[in-house]
Amino acid sequence: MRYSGGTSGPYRDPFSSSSASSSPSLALREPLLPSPMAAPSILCPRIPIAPLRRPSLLLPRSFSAFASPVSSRLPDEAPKGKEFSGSVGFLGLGIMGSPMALNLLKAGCDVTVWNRTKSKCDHLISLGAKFGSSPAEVTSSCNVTFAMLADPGSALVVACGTNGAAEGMGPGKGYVDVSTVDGATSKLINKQIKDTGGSFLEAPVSGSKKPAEDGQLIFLTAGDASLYETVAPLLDIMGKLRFYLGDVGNGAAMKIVVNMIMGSMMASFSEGLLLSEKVGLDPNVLIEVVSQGAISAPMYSVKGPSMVKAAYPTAFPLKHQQKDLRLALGLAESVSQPIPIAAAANELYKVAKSRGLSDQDFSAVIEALRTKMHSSEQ
Ligand SMILES: NC(=O)C1=CN([C@@H]2O[C@H](COP(=O)(O)OP(=O)(O)OC[C@H]3O[C@@H](n4cnc5c(N)ncnc54)[C@H](OP(=O)(O)O)[C@@H]3O)[C@@H](O)[C@H]2O)C=CC1
Ligand SMILES: O=CC(=O)O
Repeated sequence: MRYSGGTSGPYRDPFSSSSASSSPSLALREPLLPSPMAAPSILCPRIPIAPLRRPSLLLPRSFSAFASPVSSRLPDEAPKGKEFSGSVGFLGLGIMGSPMALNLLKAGCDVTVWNRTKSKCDHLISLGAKFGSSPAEVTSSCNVTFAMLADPGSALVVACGTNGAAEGMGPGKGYVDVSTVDGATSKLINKQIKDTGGSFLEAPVSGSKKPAEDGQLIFLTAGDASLYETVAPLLDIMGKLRFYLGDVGNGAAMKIVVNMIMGSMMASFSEGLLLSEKVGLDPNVLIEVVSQGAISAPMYSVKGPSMVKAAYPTAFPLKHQQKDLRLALGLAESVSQPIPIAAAANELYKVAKSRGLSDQDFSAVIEALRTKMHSSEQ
């Protein structure tokens, strides 16, 4: 594993939130005939309103001590400052996809968007984005296409279904899936894209709604090294850091491990808040104590106060956090690694989902415990 390029600015809190369909059906396709693209050589100039141009940050050499043995291909550091020439597609305009596509647009890129629920494209179209009526139409008209979908099922159907992205791919084109999915799904998409002669990069992101708005995401990429270099300027518009981790599957695995840790941290924090309250302490003081010490994490100080008020404005939907824990359990199972803490946390998120909290922020997991504590009192 090697850190490859990237830019950075002052740390910003990732957790605060500011603030008719044309869906392909899942029918995996045989390899498609290559469809060479017309590559308009359009520079993607940066315009002043973009929140960009951060000083570059190179991690210290010692960082490579964490290099993973699975990392095989190490691309040259993508040149900084090099602009991307070409058109950019964006599939999936949810909480994350909308601000990511908006940042590309603000930076002057030629952007074509598609979303299953078409109305979510309207704002970007009003700001100058083009509209593609299907994922295939977007990929056939763009040099590179990003996809930010909910889960493995939607990532697969959008990439490989009827009228899916693969149908518009061909030699010289790139497909970058930034959704959080498991490695097996990513490898399936990689194969479908590669069979068309196109290139594939998985690039899930760490960071939530606010970092997406601020262009402060962290990309965990793996796959085609030359595509990584090609899209590096675009990643730098949307993010502050990027890692290249080698073969397809490694980016997915890294993202799943990170979110496994996050899901357990939030579950444990929820227990702490409720226990402090039960024994007569002020949970707001607990948040302050935690925030000042060695276990401090931005997530606690940002989400804690609203959790105390039982408010969960959605930045990272709870259903997606539970999906990530489910994927972590699958990943751990594949290598016979016990993850009992994450398994217990997963149960809690499942309870929260069953209480109708799927679309709330994942901090609403505390409600599952509140209910448990109330029922044990009866
Ligand atoms: N929110 C966050 O803080 C972060 C999320 N992520 C990950 O990013 C991904 C997207 O998250 P987020 O934007 O929050 O999620 P949202 O739920 O806001 O958006 C999901 C997107 O997927 C689309 N979609 C869902 N099902 C289908 C389908 N069957 N066919 C076509 N499109 C579909 C939705 O379309 P439609 O509008 O029609 O429903 C929407 O565009 C997830 O994998 C998540 O785990 C990663 C980092 C942070
Ligand atoms: O996937 C969620 C995040 O905050 O990162």
